[in-house]
Amino acid sequence: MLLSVQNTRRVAVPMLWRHMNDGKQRGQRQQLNQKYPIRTQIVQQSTAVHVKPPNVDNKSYVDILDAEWQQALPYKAIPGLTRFQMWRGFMKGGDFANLSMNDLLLKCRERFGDIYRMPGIFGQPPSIVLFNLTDFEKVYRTEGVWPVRPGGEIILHYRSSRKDGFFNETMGLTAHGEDWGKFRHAVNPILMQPKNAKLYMEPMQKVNSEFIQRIRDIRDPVTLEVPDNFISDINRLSFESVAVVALDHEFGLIRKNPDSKEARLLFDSLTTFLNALYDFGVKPSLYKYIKTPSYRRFEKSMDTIFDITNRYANEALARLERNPAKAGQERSVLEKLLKVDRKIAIIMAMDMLMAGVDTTSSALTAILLCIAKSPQKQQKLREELLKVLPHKDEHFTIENMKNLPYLRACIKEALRIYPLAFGNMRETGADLALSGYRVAKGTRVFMTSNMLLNEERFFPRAQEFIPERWLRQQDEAMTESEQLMADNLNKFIYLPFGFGPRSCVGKRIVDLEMEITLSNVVRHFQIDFNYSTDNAFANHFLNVPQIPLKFKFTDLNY
Ligand code: HEM
Repeated sequence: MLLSVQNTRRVAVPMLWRHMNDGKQRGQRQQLNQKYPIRTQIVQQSTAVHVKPPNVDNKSYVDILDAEWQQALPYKAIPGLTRFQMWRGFMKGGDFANLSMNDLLLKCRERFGDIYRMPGIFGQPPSIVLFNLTDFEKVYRTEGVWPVRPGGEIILHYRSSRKDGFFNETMGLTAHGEDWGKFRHAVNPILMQPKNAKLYMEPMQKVNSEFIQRIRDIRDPVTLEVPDNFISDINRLSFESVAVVALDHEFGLIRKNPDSKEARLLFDSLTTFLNALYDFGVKPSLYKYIKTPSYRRFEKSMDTIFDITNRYANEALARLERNPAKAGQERSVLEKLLKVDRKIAIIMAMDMLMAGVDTTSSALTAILLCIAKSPQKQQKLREELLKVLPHKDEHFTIENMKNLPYLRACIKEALRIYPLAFGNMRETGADLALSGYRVAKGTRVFMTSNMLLNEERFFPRAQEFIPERWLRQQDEAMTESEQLMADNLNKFIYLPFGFGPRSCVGKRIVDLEMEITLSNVVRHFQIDFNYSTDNAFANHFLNVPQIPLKFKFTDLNY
């Protein structure tokens, strides 16, 4: 992806000029430049710019960043909360005490604007919150070959304090620096290669057929609606779909064994783990110094996730060792990982379950809600699917799934309407001028890209589910009033799976899972949702469904 010359000039530079033309600030800047002479740091770090840099007036990207740095205002001039305001705000009765993470970020945006500081307290590092697209772009482009995504410190804390030293050799994909780099290098060829997707095709379709049957089992025979707690079935589908890849095993949680106590325990533990990411990653917490009751709850949930996944991973590995793939037979993902290293295989299975189950459930819920509330789009999708697969029970193959643009557009649009989180985080990989302020290398930044996805200036008719906005034809022959995407929209606004070498390692798996599930449900049923979708998702670190998901599934006869 390349930064367009137009974008650099139109957005970043005017902001800088605005500051430069202010006399007082110009004086401040001159003083600053005397104190900190021209920085060579960015130039020395030019290898950190891992995507092809733009060339504006023959200046390299590094030169541009360096020039911006020299003009920028000091870090301390960034508006934001004081330590006391932050601490007080989260205390009982404080301004932020009962706010979700997104509401906290928005409330501070109203107060301080599109860039602000959040101080670090109780051993947490300070952070900068960004709402500006050109800033996201700079952060990503300079993140380096081992990008640091903060927020997982609590997992690292747990893993490094385990008494059995299980994670001594590697912390898996929660790690940073070289440890992360080596781990990711080992698993990428197995998890990220498109051709390996065919390995999951069959088991995922099997799991999915069970899900279709489960819908028929549990829906009310008269109203054809599924029960309030349908999310638990979606969770089971997500778990099974990730588990067939991560653990090479079908647990039968969808139909054969839906009330498994162990599954319940695992799902509850995953929920506790997710909530902890906000409670310990953003809110002030003393967990680094004392084991608070909420930290103990988190620790217990991590122990549970560890014990269950470790046991199943070991069982799966023993099975594979007893029955290895025969010559010419394609090895499973787990078997391939096992060939690399036994511990990598086990830790990767844990990381996949921790990162892959709730995310997939929220995404599937988002997709079903959007499609159920848009009968015409649903019918259009069905027609596309029926052209490729005229019979309901015909199986998908990599080949026949290639040409389904409307299916992919529906999924993209659903993740725009209901993104999974506020955006993404990084530690800056270089000294950067962000929104005209100096932000030094190694600063923790929140990039709120997903919170901009519902803004009309970027996506006209933003509240409407319009998959067509992602189809290429829409650009052609469209008048301005018909446009569904802002002109020259910066690519860094829509990154549901993150960016660069640190982007989601489960993307191939979840793409396939979402495509198979949506296609299957739409091929078998007319889907309706006869209730309000207001506040459909509760926001912690991740957005999770919070309304009863009483979808109505009517069988289609063709
Ligand atoms: C719709 C579902 C999902 C979404 C939207 C999603 C999104 C993301 C995002 C935004 C990141 C951070 C990327 C970055 O920092 O640039 C991430 C990381 C990650 N995801 Fe996913 N994810 C999904 C499903 C999955 C699944 C099914 C798995 C496992 C099979 C998975 C495994 C991971 C792992 C292990 C990481 C950490 C990667 C690293 O730090 O190297 N995700 N995901």
